[in-house]
Amino acid sequence: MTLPFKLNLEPSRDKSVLRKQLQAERLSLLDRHQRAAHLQEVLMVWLISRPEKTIGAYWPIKGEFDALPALYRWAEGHEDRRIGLPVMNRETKQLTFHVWYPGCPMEEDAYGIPKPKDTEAFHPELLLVPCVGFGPGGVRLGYGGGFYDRTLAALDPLPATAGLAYSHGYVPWLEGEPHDVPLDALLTEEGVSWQRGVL
Ligand SMILES: Nc1nc2c(c(=O)[nH]1)N(C=O)[C@@H](CNc1ccc(C(=O)N[C@@H](CCC(=O)O)C(=O)O)cc1)CN2
Ligand SMILES: Nc1ncnc2c1ncn2[C@@H]1O[C@H](COP(=O)(O)OP(=O)(O)OP(=O)(O)O)[C@@H](O)[C@H]1O
Repeated sequence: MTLPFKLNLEPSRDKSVLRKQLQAERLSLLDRHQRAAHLQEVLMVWLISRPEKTIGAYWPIKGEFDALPALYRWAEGHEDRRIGLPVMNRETKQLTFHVWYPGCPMEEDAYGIPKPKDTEAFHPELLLVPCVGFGPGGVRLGYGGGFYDRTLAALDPLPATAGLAYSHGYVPWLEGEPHDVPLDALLTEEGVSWQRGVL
């Protein structure tokens, strides 16, 4: 795909600098809306292959892909399908997932991210995880809070996980740290970039 504009920065080896670079690059993608439309399609098709009935998603911030329109369509007409959004626990630094539906009453969390107001919590069977960057084999770079890793370390049973990112976020040399829980799949606007067990 030809980019109308590219920052063309050499990805920094310093993770906190790399996070800032990738976030700035994502916000500067002039074709982000077109990429989002492609990723909606990729996600909808991928979900057809999935057996899970409950999905933990996220309210998009900082130029993240918005998965909610695709999820709303996934849930439409299926009484047993549930969508949840994360609610942060400030003490445990873990996320719990609370039912969301279009028009659901929302309130802001400590980071100013909207979260469902007073809806039921549940354990999602599938987690859609926003990525600032990603590497081979399901390695994920987030905002550095460690919320998803702590949540995944505590969730039992462990949900299946799919990272969502635009393809610019691929950093070939990115390696996981010992606490990093690798993702099971990674979807971008170009398709299923990687999936565990599929060569
Ligand atoms: N859309 C969305 N919702 C989400 C997450 C996410 O990655 N995306 N989270 C995934 O964990 C949790 C929120 N985690 C967050 C962690 C850090 C920052 C943040 O703005 N950090 C500052 C730096 C703060 C610091 O260094 O102290 C920044 O990036 O500028 C925001 C959300 C739950 N909800
Ligand atoms: N299971 C865990 N238990 C305790 N601390 C953890 C755990 N997982 C991660 N952390 C802490 O969180 C910090 C940030 O982790 P990391 O750099 O992987 O964040 P991230 O995955 O990029 O961020 P996020 O998940 O919030 O988007 C780590 O330095 C680590 O100390």
